[in-house]
Amino acid sequence: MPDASADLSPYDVVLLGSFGGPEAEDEVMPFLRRVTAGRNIPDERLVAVGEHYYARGGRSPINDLNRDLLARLRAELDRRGLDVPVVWGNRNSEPFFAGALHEALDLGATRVLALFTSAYSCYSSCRQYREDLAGALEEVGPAADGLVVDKVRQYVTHPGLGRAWARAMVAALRTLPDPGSARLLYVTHSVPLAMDDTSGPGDGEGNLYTDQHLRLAHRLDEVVGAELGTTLRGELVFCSRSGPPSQPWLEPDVNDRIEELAAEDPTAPVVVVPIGFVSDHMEVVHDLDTEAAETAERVGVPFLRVPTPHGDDGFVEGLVDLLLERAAEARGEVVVPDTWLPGDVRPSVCDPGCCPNLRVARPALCGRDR
Ligand SMILES: CC1=C(CCC(=O)O)c2cc3nc(cc4[nH]c(cc5[nH]c(cc1n2)c(C)c5CCC(=O)O)c(CCC(=O)O)c4C)C(CCC(=O)O)=C3C
Ligand SMILES: [Fe+2]
Repeated sequence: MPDASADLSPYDVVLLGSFGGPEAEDEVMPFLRRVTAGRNIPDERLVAVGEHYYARGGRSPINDLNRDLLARLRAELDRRGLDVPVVWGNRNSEPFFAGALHEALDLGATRVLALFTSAYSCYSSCRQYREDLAGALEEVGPAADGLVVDKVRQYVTHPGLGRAWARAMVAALRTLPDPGSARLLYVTHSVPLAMDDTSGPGDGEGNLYTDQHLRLAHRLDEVVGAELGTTLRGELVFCSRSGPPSQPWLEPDVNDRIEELAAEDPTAPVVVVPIGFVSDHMEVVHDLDTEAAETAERVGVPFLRVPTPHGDDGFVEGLVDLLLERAAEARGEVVVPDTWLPGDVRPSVCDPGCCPNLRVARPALCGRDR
């Protein structure tokens, strides 16, 4: 049933933007070199991460997951009578952002609305996407003159995401004989401390990346605990640390924490909730389902990993709600952002200097400082 109030104008094309990943063995090293160019990542780390990909025939799950997300977004847009085309582009692998912008222009785009598969605020999760979009627009050249690209706000606070996590947690915890005995580890991607310290509006507050995760984690404790009739108190831990050993990154590592918890009580199950990720890409299937699961097995503690929101229809509905919210804002309507968490909701037009690039100044789209 088409929703009469559904209107994505002034946007004429939606761009699903993601990280990208290799799909064949010979794409692994070029992908890794692209991701780490100029970022001072030791060669040993690249070789080790390459092995995670080769163990799966050189194919990351991420692109197939995004093809699926694209189809599910299409179906949800159609259900609401929204016929706007959706194109897909990645930062680090085919189809690249520039190709997606070409495709949008061929479809007659004048104003594109970007939606990233990354819900949080920090340089890696937000500004780097905006910079790469600016680079892609530059690459397209004069054909893109006058093309406007906006983005949806970082959506960690949106109920579509939060409720999907809550549903998945309730279902997973109900499989345990005593859900209240679970040791909950909310997991996200580690980043350099300097990146977390500078994440946020750029007024010196910082630490928005960890703060957003902690707020979601506390809310999930409450909502899921209430649903199950128990008290939950999870903690935030990190995976996928990269960079040289001399550079401090967010800790504790999920594996170290599993070892400590097993030493405290080997009978209490460890339940891993990868709130930093919306789908089961390499960090989830390797760093958690393989590595962290092996750590748990080695120290003899029961291990459960909660599914990511990707497969949850409410999550996809929430993404379409976010597109509609952004379109209403662009039309100048008064918009009250739908939020599930106390505290700050990020603006859809980023602040000057927010989540800064600490290496080189690069132009970025979707911000007030464009
Ligand atoms: C915050 C964050 C997210 C979440 C936000 C988002 O989703 O964007 C994320 C996602 C992802 N990261 C991914 C892959 C990689 N990340 C790397 C390296 C790094 N990630 C960083 C941060 C993040 N990364 C950082 C600070 C580095 C160090 C280099 C640098 O400063 O930029 C490296 C290099 C090797 C290594 O050292 O691990 C790889 C291969 C994939 C694809 C997985 C697949 O193939 O399925 C995805 C979704
Ligand atoms: Fe990463």
